[in-house]
Amino acid sequence: MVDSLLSARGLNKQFQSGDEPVPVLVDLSLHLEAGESLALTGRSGSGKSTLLNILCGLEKPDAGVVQVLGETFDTRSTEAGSKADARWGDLRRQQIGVVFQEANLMPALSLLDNVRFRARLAGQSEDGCQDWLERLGIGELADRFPDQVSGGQRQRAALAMVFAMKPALILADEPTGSLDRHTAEAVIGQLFELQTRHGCGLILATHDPELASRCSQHLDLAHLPET
Ligand SMILES: Nc1ncnc2c1ncn2[C@@H]1O[C@H](COP(=O)(O)OP(=O)(O)OP(=O)(O)O)[C@@H](O)[C@H]1O
Repeated sequence: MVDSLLSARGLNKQFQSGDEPVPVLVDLSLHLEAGESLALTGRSGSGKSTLLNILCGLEKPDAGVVQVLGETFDTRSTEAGSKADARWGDLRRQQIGVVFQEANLMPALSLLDNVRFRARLAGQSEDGCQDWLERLGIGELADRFPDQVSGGQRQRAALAMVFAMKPALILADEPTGSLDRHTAEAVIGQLFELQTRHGCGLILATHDPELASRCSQHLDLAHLPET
């Protein structure tokens, strides 16, 4: 049997606010095949970032199972946490490209070297790295360091890093949040083009209904209790 790209079942997550438990995800399940895209929507605080963090191993659910790219992570497993962390680390290095609201660039490297570093880490060629920066409209900033460019330019560099690693799955948390409408449309165009061309999976957290409508699936977290 061929595994699906990503499957999550029965995810539960709550945080504490003082003595009060704050439920964020309640018995949540989702399924994504290669080549599919999923829009995650819901009001601010509904759990979109928490879910993305769980789907790439940066946050642990209180209960539930995540199966991704042939690996299974089950909260009922007796596997040592450090082993599971190592498996998640390998997936994020090689196969899961993550774009967060805060671009996670290395401050001591130029934008181009950040993209090259990411490509190398994923075992990909560095040849197309400058090209990715060009396609995202920041080619002329390749030699600048992250603190010498704007937040939106950093966000585009973070996308270039993900494109250069040619991941099987992209998780993007409001990837155009700091961009003007025109630039955002160009960047989203690149994201969907890459997703179609490489047949990778894409999960996109967004507040933009138009953007959500372009995805093949839609999961709205708005029904969860107000926190
Ligand atoms: N480490 C944490 N400790 C306690 N509460 C947390 C923690 N991380 C998130 N939360 C809470 O969990 C809820 C979900 O947060 P999350 O960031 O997932 O929402 P979101 O839907 O991504 O919001 P936004 O659209 O504003 O980015 C919020 O109420 C938030 O305050």
